[in-house]
Amino acid sequence: MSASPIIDIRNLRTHFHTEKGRVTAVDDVSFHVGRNEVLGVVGESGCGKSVTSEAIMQLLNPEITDFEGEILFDGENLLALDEARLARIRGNDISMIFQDTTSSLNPLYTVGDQIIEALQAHGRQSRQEAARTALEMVKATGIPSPEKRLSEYPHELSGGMRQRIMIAMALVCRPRLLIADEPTTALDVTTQAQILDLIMQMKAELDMAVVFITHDIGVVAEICDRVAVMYLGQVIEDSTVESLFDAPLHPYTRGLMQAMPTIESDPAEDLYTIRGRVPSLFDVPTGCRFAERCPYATGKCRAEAPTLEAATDGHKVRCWHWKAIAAGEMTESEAELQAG
Ligand SMILES: Nc1ncnc2c1ncn2[C@@H]1O[C@H](COP(=O)(O)OP(=O)(O)OP(=O)(O)O)[C@@H](O)[C@H]1O
Repeated sequence: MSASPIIDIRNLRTHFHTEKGRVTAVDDVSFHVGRNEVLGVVGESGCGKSVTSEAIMQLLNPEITDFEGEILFDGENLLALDEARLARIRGNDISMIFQDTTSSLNPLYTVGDQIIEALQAHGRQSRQEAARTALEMVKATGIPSPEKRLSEYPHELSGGMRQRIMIAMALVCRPRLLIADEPTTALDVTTQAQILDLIMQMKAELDMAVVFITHDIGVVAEICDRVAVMYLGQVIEDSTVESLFDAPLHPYTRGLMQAMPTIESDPAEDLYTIRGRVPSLFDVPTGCRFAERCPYATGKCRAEAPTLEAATDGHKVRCWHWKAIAAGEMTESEAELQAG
């Protein structure tokens, strides 16, 4: 990684004021992404992946949201900027793509008009120049008959094509950071692979960094350089992809990997699932947040919250027993005995 990261999140906390009281959806999250790097943020539904990315983009309703910490984008704290400055950064320097294209594409305008509009909102191009750039960008996404597509409305396109158009729109201003929030989840396997290829190709062409949010740890292995695994609002493991797949240290990460289908998986057999459910934000456990689902949990885990500690160079983990588990000194049954 280069010396200064493009984005450096430091001790981010995101609180929501709800009718039932205050909840902390993101609780002391720190990670950074180097220029040109692809960081995967992975975890089950509700662990705070989207809230983290919406905090970076400052898309959360300020009337019900409070932040603590810092989100440094190229050294500038996004949490301290006024709306005018943020509006310039969004789309221009940081862009986001989502699973659901309906939130990005307006059904009432042609695809071409929308890409031209995105360009003109941020640059000083004439309409003619913007139209040329839009066409180049759509061509770059590999859509067949790009000229024809530009004159079509979103509903005239397939899901995969809409996703390509959303990517073209997000990247047309050549941002330095792309946040991709589950962009392939709703697509069939073949289209999914094509969209991942496209994101990686665009990343190389535009020389940008990517934060790739997913619940699918298999996707992380394919495209990411580093990965932050989140659980109930916290990062519980942070590592290079090689180190994570060589030796996952947190029992939750090990569970996610066991639950991942492989080529050898027999579709007739049920895949492994992590027992239990993610606790509610209104009922965050006192000790380790994963303890009640963890096969290795002991009394200490239920009583005291572990911190994120450096296990090896560049590999951090939030678990009291990672060393004993990694060394094979602690089996699941022993943990049950110790707990008992
Ligand atoms: N506006 C809000 N008010 C209260 N709680 C919220 C709000 N937005 C999100 N949350 C809560 O914050 C937690 C984290 O949500 P988030 O959407 O970031 O999870 P996620 O990991 O992205 O899950 P998914 O994969 O389902 O999108 C959830 O418990 C969610 O209910």
